[in-house]
Amino acid sequence: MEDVAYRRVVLCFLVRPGPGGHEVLLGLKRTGFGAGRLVALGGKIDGPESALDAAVREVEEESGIRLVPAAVREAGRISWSFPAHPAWNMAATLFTADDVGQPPAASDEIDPRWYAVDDLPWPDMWKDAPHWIPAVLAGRRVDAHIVMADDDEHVASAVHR
Ligand SMILES: Nc1[nH]c(=O)nc2c1ncn2[C@H]1C[C@H](O)[C@@H](COP(=O)(O)OP(=O)(O)OP(=O)(O)O)O1
Repeated sequence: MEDVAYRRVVLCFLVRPGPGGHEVLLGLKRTGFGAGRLVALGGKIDGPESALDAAVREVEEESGIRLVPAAVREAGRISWSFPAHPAWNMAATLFTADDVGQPPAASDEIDPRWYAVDDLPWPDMWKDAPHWIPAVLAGRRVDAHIVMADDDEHVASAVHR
């Protein structure tokens, strides 16, 4: 990684069994960074809180779903470098959790819905998503670094460490 600061964020993938296979809770981001894209629930780690606490907090803020920290599993890490906008660089701790049966509620920031894992709407997501989300959803640990192209949209390189 380059010698620039990476903002610490978390992403949490809730999963549940569905009639046609597993489903994952993703949200259409309405505001802020990545608005218009379908993303996993998550956001910035606040000051001294742990990544796990941030994941539990962000899931509740963005969907109303209350998770018990002990039921949230760490799933690895991913970082994104935006060479054209280094201030956007982020390093995410990844988590997965089983659904707790509480219906997701939309907020001003994000509209969360369940999607079939085997039929994800990739064009609606970040272009790097196919490089790492399938592994997370297959239960494998991810440790990846993505360098975005200068358009901040396409993937220049994806390295699995
Ligand atoms: N290339 C990329 N691919 C991806 O799948 N997710 C990315 C990504 N680059 C950033 N993200 C995610 C990580 C992070 O959870 C999110 C942006 O962080 P935030 O949700 O905190 O942003 P906001 O600007 O909405 O923050 P607030 O308005 O302070 O809530 O975007």
